Amino acid sequence: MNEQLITHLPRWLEASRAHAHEGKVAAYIPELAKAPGNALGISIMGKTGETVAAGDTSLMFTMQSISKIFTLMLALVDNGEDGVFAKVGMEPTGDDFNSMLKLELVEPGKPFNPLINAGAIAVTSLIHGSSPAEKSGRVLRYFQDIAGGAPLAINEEVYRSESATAHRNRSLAYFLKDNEVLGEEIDVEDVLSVYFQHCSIEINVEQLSRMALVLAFNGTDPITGREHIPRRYVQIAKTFMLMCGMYNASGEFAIRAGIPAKSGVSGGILAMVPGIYGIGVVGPALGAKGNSTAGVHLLETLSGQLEWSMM
Ligand SMILES: NC(=O)CC[C@H](N)C(=O)O
Repeated sequence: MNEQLITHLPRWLEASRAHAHEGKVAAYIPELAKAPGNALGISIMGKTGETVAAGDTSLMFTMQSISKIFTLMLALVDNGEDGVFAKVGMEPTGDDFNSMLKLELVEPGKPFNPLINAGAIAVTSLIHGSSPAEKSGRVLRYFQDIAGGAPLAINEEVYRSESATAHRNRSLAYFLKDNEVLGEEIDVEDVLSVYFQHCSIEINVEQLSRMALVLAFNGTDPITGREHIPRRYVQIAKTFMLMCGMYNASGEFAIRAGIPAKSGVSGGILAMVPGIYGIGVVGPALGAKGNSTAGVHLLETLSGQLEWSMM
């Protein structure tokens, strides 16, 4: 583990924590509003499992949009590239993550990419299983294996809270149905329940850094040597992360930090230094574009200090 990182991480983290007050905890899912706005935690894991961590590392949070990366890879395993990209595009939008704006623009109903909500809902509909419960079970086990094997669980309060208030996501999903991106055989509410459940999988920064480590090593967990995800699918996921992992702030993050990352509205960020580190961050206060203000500041600081940019 890098000496500079071990020495300075606690200080860098506290300096970044000062940026939490620039953001606000998400409240459109009422249950998320209970998270501590001033929290900031990070775990950075190297290839033998050595970890350096700082801040609020025991805070549990839901994966929210971070889950979209892993459901994309599971859908790719289930359907192949042609099957997935028949339903969802490969382009960033520059719009908010829950925007409807471009859904009608190019190919009606086909979401621009799998990381905006409409695209992620389309991807979730492709996950194999004979019932919503079986699909959610497969997703949970997949995430759990990649996170190192310890049991993960769905936060039922967050799931119910999102499901009860998801008017926007419901309207996106019915629009997809109307345009046959969700096919005849697909029940919209079933797809939404699987989607809300994978968004509600609860995790901590250490588990998140292990998931990121598997991506940093192209789908094979360097600690166990076990291949979890085909390399090609990790390549696709990392490319999307770089292009649109931080919503419509992805360009700015690519310029400032230059590493693949995916954020969620709970304030979590999964990031990686390819071939070196898996990183999990949480800082529930979000900026205007839906990313953790303190978390982004910390990743940009680390990238600047340690020259992590891939560019
Ligand atoms: N940006 C996010 O993290 C969004 C995920 C959230 N579950 C939603 O669909 O609104």
